[in-house]
Amino acid sequence: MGLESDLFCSNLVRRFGNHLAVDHVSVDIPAGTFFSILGPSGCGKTTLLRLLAGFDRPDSGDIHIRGERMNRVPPNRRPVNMVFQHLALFPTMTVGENIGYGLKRQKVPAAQRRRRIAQVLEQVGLPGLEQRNPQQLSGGQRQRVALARCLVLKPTLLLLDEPLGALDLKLREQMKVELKHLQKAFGTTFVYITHDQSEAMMMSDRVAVMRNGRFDQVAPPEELYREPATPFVAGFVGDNNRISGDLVAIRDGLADIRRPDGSTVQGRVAGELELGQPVSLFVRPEALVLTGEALQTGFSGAQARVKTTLFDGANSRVEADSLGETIYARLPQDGSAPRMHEDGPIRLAWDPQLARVFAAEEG
Ligand SMILES: Nc1ncnc2c1ncn2[C@@H]1O[C@H](COP(=O)(O)OP(=O)(O)OP(=O)(O)O)[C@@H](O)[C@H]1O
Repeated sequence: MGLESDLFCSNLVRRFGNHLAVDHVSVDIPAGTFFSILGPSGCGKTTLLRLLAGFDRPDSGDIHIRGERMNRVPPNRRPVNMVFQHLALFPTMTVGENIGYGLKRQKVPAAQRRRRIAQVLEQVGLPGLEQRNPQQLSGGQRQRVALARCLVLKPTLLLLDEPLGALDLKLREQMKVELKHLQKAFGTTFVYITHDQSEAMMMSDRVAVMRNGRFDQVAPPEELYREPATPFVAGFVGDNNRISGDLVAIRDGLADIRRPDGSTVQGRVAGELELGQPVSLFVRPEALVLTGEALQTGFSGAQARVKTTLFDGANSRVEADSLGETIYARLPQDGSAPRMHEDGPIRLAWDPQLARVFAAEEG
């Protein structure tokens, strides 16, 4: 356990019948971290969060919060608060009463309550709104009141269960940035669960990618993006293309892969590989260069057919087909892309150092 550890879990297990919903999860989260748990539906995120909050008990393993073992501590005695997707502000109470509710239960005197409510409203950018009703606020403002209601209690950990899930797209984009700023301003450790990789990547200091009850990788967002530890992480975090084939050679850390038509492509070896085995090469859309014909020295390339172009300003892409595999490439808007028409041939090239090769997985 690190000295400044706010949350330390070792070998946490939660079973439902034969199913391991949380499968030997260990993690050490330093104080002040924005930590996200990212994974597809059903991977065990909510189950894990409920163990941390104390709503549920692990079958084995330990939970320590700031050095204290929590396994037998009931939820209301843990230094933890939780924000849910459906905010559940009390509709008949004012904003001030909503925020003061927990303080009142802790028997904080009225004058001190008023001061702390005013202070936290100021901190979340809603000064002076104590007397409003929650119905008189916008969705984003209600979200900030819900956060203020937790943060005013100064928890060691704030657990957030997909809190942006119910908001419309534009507000969600805005709240991502706000949440990140608020977390830094308060310095509270956030444990945030989501299935939305862009939320996790944009806000977090560290992200755990969860699958089937386990953490595949725990790393800062950039590292997940650049050095995925598993093919699942490579496919789940950020847009990625997958090209399949058999491994025919490894030289200087680069793998040669033979595709079904006999052509070969190259990428950097990213896992344990054996010659002859089926492998997947992952290469990101922005690493692909569209070329007319000649390849740059040292580049790898694949022949493809244009399916369609998808214009979206700076994020414009071309969708292509290469031996039945769909590949997306960034489409530069500076006039450097070759002319292309639907069903026309195109050559996709990349620096093999930017591609990652893993043993093929099912699915
Ligand atoms: N009380 C329970 N009894 C039996 N099985 C459960 C129970 N709670 C969860 N599960 C199972 O455990 C697995 C993990 O569920 P969990 O709700 O933690 O996933 P999740 O990652 O939060 O998914 P989502 O993003 O859809 O909320 C699922 O297969 C789920 O069906």
